[in-house]
Amino acid sequence: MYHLTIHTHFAAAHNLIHYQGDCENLHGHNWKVEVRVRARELDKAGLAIDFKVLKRETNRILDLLDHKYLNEIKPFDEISPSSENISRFIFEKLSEVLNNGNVAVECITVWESDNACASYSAD
Ligand SMILES: Nc1nc2c(c(=O)[nH]1)N=C([C@H](O)[C@H](O)COP(=O)(O)OP(=O)(O)OP(=O)(O)O)CN2
Ligand SMILES: [Zn+2]
Repeated sequence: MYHLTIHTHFAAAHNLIHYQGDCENLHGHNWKVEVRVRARELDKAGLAIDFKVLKRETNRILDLLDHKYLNEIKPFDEISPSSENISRFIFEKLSEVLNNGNVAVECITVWESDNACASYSAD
């Protein structure tokens, strides 16, 4: 099995809901996003999936979040825009466009700061 990883980022504002503390107030982060995919086979060029495609499709999803107030965007108008929920959102959106008989999104990790992250994977 091959494993590929890319890093990208987005900036946004949010406030946690059903949370007591500073983070229930409006604030922002520069989230770092790690995308990990797996593939069984390589194409003739020796690629599992072109990093360019991986970055392009990830950034299309992050464009939905970038420079937005997350609490106003579905599904974060109903569920708290925590790093956990953001990682799942990206995982599900990216899986819809990338997963095929060969390639599958394995894990999305979202870093809220240099020392705190949350990940979502299928199992
Ligand atoms: N499990 C989670 N815990 C917290 C999340 C989260 O998404 N998942 N998010 C927050 C807030 O978004 C908050 O902005 C982060 O708070 P904190 O960790 O306190 O960040 P600081 O940069 O202020 O960290 P310091 O170590 O206090 O400098 C909170 N928890
Ligand atoms: Zn926050």
